[in-house]
Amino acid sequence: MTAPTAHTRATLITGAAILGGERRDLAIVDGALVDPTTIDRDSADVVDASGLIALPGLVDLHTHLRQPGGEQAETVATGVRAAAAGGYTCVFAMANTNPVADTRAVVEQVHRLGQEAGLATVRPIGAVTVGLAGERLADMTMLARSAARVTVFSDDGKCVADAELMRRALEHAASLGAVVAQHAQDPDLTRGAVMHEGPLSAELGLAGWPSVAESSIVARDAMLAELTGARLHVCHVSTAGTVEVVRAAKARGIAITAEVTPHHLLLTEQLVRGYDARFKVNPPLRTDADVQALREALADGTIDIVATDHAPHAPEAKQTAFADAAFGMVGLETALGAVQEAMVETGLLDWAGVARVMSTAPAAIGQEAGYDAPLEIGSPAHVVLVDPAARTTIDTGSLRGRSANSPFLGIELPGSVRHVWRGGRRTVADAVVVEAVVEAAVGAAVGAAVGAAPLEGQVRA
Ligand SMILES: NC(=O)N[C@@H](CC(=O)O)C(=O)O
Ligand SMILES: [Zn+2]
Ligand SMILES: [Zn+2]
Repeated sequence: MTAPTAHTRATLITGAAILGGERRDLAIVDGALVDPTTIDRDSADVVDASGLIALPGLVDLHTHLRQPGGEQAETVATGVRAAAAGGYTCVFAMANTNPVADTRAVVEQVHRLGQEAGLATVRPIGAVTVGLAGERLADMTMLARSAARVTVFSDDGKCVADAELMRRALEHAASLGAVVAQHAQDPDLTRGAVMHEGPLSAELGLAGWPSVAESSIVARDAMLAELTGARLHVCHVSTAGTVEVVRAAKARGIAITAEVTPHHLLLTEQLVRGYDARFKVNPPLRTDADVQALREALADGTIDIVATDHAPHAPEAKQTAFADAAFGMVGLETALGAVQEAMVETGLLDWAGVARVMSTAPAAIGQEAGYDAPLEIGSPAHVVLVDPAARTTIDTGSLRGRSANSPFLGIELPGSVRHVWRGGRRTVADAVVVEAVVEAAVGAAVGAAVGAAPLEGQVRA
């Protein structure tokens, strides 16, 4: 036992609907959730959460933070600010940086920058192949054993197209207890492709990206996962055909998990009609039928998680002809609202389901500890309070990262992230990101469960 004087002041959250269900109080002491009846209510910091829903801190398995090398679009510090604003307490940073995250130096740098920024845990993803070049395997063992503790490997942005290399990557990952996250895109079927292939791409005169270029790679990889006994994760599933493949693979007992992005749950290729490059993303926006299949697959568990694929781009990369623009959309700040609209308001998922697909399950896939018992006493205090009745028209002011390439600008989304605690430390207060959250204090609170002196965060104007 630590001395009582070492404890931080308790926080008492009153009246929140826990995971959208029963209303009960939550109490935070020394970074952990404790029994609210055991704290001194008079000295506690009280947050009235009536009308709000309490969710666990969100975990994003697929974020592009752009550092090193793409700092004009995003840095680790600006990316975690966007993450906190969206209710995320942990993000996995994709490896397609410059230089690529295929060395100990890069993964440890990204991890350390995350600790310094303090607003969310940053878990670097390691490259599968050196330089994402698809030719030879990166030193996955070294990345896994680095201080950054890599548990997810991905060449995202590029497909590991070579089947032999993918087989070796899966074997290697299995020996490390890690998972390979595949960007499933057959390069031979998608040369020059910029939008979904179908009647609309013909009408618009844009090169099409056929659905089969995704589902065929997922089918191959599922069989390789079966052969190797490895865990395979499928990035950004976008088609009804891929859903069928994943469903069949799961029925065979193959260790496959899959993610869907908020934009693929809500938007269709029809948005490309205006040739606005904000709607250019990889994989592309698809059809109504695909959106419906993705929603049903997320509801029935065929698709395990929602991941943002937050892909910030500087204005120059998007202010160009559609065919020449960069692929990608930002998504951290709008993910929860998009999921509320696509899944909760349609009756497909309740809030406990949202907590599962946006926190518990992604943490499990990425082996991030502390998320397996959401909002339960004894767990680290990763807490999000959401106002489900709010409606917000998204504008650049809603976006807290460095880039504004959001498909939702000018669009109203439901819900609002009001407050966030990560390991008991406030990262968002009244919908405003609290800057200067110091990692050392959070680390002490989460890791050792002993009190650190509370540092007053500054509220960003
Ligand atoms: N999704 C995208 O359209 N772009 C991503 C790469 C990727 O996720 O494949 C990016 O890094 O910009
Ligand atoms: Zn990708
Ligand atoms: Zn991506």
